[in-house]
Amino acid sequence: MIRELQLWYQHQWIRAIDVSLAEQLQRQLGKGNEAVALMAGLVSYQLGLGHPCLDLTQLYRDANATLALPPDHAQPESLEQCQKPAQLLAGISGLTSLEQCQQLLSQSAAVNTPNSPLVLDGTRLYLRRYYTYEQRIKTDLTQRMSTQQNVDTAALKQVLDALFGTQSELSWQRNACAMAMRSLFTIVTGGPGTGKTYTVVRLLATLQQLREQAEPLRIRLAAPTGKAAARMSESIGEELGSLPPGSDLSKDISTEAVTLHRLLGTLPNSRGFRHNSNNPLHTDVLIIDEASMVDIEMMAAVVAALPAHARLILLGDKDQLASVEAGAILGQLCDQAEYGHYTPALASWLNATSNYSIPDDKIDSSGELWPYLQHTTMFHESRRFDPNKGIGKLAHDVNVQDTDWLAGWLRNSQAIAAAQPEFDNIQVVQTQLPGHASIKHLVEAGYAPLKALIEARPDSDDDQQLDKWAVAVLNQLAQFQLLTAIRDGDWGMHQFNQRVAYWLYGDKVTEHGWFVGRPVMVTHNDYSMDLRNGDIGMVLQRRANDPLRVAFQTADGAIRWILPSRLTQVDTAYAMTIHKSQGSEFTHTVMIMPEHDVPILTKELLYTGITRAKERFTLVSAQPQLVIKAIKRRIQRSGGLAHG
Ligand SMILES: Nc1ncnc2c1ncn2[C@@H]1O[C@H](COP(=O)(O)OP(=O)(O)OP(=O)(O)O)[C@@H](O)[C@H]1O
Repeated sequence: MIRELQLWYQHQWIRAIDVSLAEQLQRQLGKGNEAVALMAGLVSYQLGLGHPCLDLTQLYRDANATLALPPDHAQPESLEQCQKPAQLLAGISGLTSLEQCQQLLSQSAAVNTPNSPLVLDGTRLYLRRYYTYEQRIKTDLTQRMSTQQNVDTAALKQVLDALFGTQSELSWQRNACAMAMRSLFTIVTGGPGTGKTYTVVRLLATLQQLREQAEPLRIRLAAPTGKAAARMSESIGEELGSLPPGSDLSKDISTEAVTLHRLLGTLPNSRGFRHNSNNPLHTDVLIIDEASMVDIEMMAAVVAALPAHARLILLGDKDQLASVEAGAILGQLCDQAEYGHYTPALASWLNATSNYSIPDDKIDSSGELWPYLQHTTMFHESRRFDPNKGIGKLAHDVNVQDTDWLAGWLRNSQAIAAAQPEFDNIQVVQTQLPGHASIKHLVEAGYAPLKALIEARPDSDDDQQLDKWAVAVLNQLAQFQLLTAIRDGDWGMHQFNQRVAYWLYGDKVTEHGWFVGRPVMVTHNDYSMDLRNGDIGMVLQRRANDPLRVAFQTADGAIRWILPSRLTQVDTAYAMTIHKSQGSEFTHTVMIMPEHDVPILTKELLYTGITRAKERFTLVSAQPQLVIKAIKRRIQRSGGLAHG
């Protein structure tokens, strides 16, 4: 059966590391243990798909779907030569049913023995390292949730009245602030523009005002990527201006956000961090934005490094794609956030801190409430997008998988926009050819202001002026962005990047790939250059005859000019994958669908792509109706955080 894994690997169905893990375990355990070794290979393979464990219940319900095998890129000959997972399991004694499999695993020396490589928890099979991460997160969050804080409700009400007003309508934003005072763990989730930043600034102001110590609380802001950290700094900075005038509430709230890697302090050649349980962070409050992108390993490192007395507040959109690495932490923790039910005790406490009463239909006295719910607030109402107009309507319908209006829009977006101006900022471009003139025109028009700005280089020796120009170019770059669902193939990121470079710069696109006007995205953390995976730069020439350099903007707004030869791992960034676009927003976002339906097209992927658009959204597709199929497909992520 290990031979079957090797065959899967030869046909690129699974990764080399999955096979070697199985082989290694088989060597260790000796003959007769192939079935356990095979399961270890499958757990490793699942990790590569982003699942921290292999859910055996799901596996035995539908093995092929659970493992997403054969993969969508499977060659026809591989389909003839390889067994599908369901066939494979059915043919191995000890693995033909869930019960048999559980029994086999529970009797193995490789499972649930001290330091064994595998851990079986109920019907979830883990590699020990990931089980340890998950347990660390669960234990830590449970501890923080149960650490009740002393709060003077009358004083809290007064502070919240000053921040939110004294009106008697229910405010989920106010509830979120109040709830965050009660314990050391809080989640605020909601789509774009639902007021997460607005709320968190008020939450911080409340914490500072009600603190017991004389010194201001030490607050740290962090996000998974440099881009997201820069946006967090910017939006918190802007939102501070909306605090009640005349107050000095903003003075103790820092706007400096850093990446989680920087917060914890990366160590060369190590998975560990400078800050850990032996050297905790010096902070009283940690806010993590874009928490949907945090993977299980990073979250385990964060909770280990966070002192026991500190508050952890997660912000993010639970409906977005999860991290590429294993995890889906926010998605799991927010499993039931839609319902927003409170225990009677929490409801009456919230009533005491406000001028309204929590409605009865939000109170649940069953005693079986999901623990995280009492620490989670979900915002449904976007302040930026009207759910009945343009981008807001599209994002909403995709998210709730409602295809009624969508099907008509996909067929004829132009007629809808002509009849209803509220839909003229969203459009569909349908074409069978990825190089069609309609796409070329869209791209040329979208990038025309950027091209013009690059050509308008100041004729100056003044470095400051050149830096200002580079800032303007990088800002302009965020005005228009192509997003693809896939990396390879005619409709994938790489081919679009080549096509766009040629459309915009023709023969100037040199063979070695570096030319003025080429945007690049860093694809791996490069600590020696202080660049992070996802950082975006632009190739520019500061003066005639100067060598080309890539301009990157640092979190504090300064420009760094880096020689292309120092950048080893970058992709052109006219087009980027939707996965890579998480945490960024673009004024006009163009989402390019693959020609045919592929399993990667899911509701979460399309929702993430659409919600990157700030003002205008264009869908480019050979078959727009694929969207209907895609949004019926949801990402299933396994994991034990949602289980007791
Ligand atoms: N209760 C409110 N009253 C007035 N304005 C509000 C309120 N809540 C939010 N806003 C405004 O709505 C806009 C969007 O809010 P905010 O930026 O906080 O949303 P967000 O959820 O953080 O969005 P994103 O996820 O895109 O960062 C901001 O201009 C904010 O000032």
